[in-house]
Amino acid sequence: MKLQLAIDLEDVDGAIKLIEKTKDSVDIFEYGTPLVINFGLEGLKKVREAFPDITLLADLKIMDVASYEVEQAFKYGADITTILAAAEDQSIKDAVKAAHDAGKELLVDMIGIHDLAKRAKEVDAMGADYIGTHTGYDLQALGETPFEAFNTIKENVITTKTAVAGGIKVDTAEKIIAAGPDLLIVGGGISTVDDPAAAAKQIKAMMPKD
Ligand SMILES: O=C(CO)[C@H](O)[C@H](O)COP(=O)(O)O
Repeated sequence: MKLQLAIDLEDVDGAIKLIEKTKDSVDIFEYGTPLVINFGLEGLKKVREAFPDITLLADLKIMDVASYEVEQAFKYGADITTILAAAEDQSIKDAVKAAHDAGKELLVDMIGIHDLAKRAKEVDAMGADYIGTHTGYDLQALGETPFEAFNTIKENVITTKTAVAGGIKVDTAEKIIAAGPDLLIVGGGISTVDDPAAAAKQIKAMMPKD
């Protein structure tokens, strides 16, 4: 099981400082969608230049023009990028091909999907590396969590690795780790606490080794 730190609420220098603090416990660093919007792929490039050896996911949440956007993420330094499960099947298939042609990986984000079982089965047949359960900030604000959705998605996926995100914190990590995701994504639960290094270390210590 891998730990991904989603960096959403920082500027590029803040992201670099957060990576520096947490890199002993984190497997994958996410250059989050707000950073993509605020600082573009040039910001991603700066993070890559600062840390040539980390695994970096660019959370582009692609919806269309899939091959091109996937290629751009990799050109600017990502190892993994994301497309929405709500995109057309053709876009997801194009994104998978573009990622694998580049020797990189793709995560399909299930945010906003209501028939989770049906779409999980469909996405599972498209060859992506990860399928991500995701309760976004706007539903977290209404008290929603990703736990139940994760179980539904996991039950309907055979070959694709599973990821889960959405408000996971030190005190809720154990419950979701027990459900067995391949990739646990934590943002604010690490980045907004007083001691991000300690939070990352605590969560990593709860996880089974790969
Ligand atoms: O993609 C995202 C928001 O759309 C976040 O990166 C993801 O939800 C993880 O962050 P948090 O743990 O703070 O919810």
